Amino acid sequence: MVVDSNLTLYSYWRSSCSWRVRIALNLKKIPYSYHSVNLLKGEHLRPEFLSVNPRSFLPVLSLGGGANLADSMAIIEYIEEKYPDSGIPLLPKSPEARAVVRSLAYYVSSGIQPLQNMNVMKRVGAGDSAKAAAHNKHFITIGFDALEKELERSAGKYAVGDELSLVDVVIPAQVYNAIRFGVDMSKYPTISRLNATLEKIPEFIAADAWHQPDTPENERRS
Ligand SMILES: O=C(O)/C=C\C(=O)CC(=O)CC(=O)O
Repeated sequence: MVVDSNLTLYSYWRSSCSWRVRIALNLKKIPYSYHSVNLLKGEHLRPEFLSVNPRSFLPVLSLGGGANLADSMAIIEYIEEKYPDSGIPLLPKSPEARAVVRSLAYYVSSGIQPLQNMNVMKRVGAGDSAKAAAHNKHFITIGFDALEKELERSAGKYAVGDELSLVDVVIPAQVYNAIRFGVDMSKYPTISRLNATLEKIPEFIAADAWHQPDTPENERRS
């Protein structure tokens, strides 16, 4: 199935929520245009972007014609519902299996990532970047302690069994942030093993932080 879409993704190379949407779009084989919003330059707080998303957060998926979706998990579930036959399914079929996948994926997207988001970091650190980084390390560690135990039980080749799912979509960016903020990843062999598998998959590589149009030159990978 070839999807003809008119989608624009407002994104920033290492925004973890943008990263997960990029993975999902690639796995679903949905083409999109990339509109970069530089968080470090505060472009998300400028009127041009606030008129697109009053929440000021990335990502936003613009559907064309003025409709903008502004929550990464809602965007991914929209793509899944809109294009069920394109690419791979991101949710399993049975309601029980779907709930398992959602509960693990939402644990990362709602239970870990928001606690270490840039706005929280700024408020907690109040100008002290080491303090902000320690805050992030603390909450990602607590989150990963539990996630590791859950994934020990659920994982096969991928996070839940042997098929890729929404859980795999949310893992790479959270691991990136864990490493960025000094979390000891040796405590998490299952998360690390899954991430090592995922980072070799072409759709994940094309979505990762190091291969985006706005990735800084010194961060780019071939
Ligand atoms: O330092 C920067 O480059 C600015 C922003 C980010 O990385 C994104 C975040 O902090 C939140 C997140 O994606 O989890």
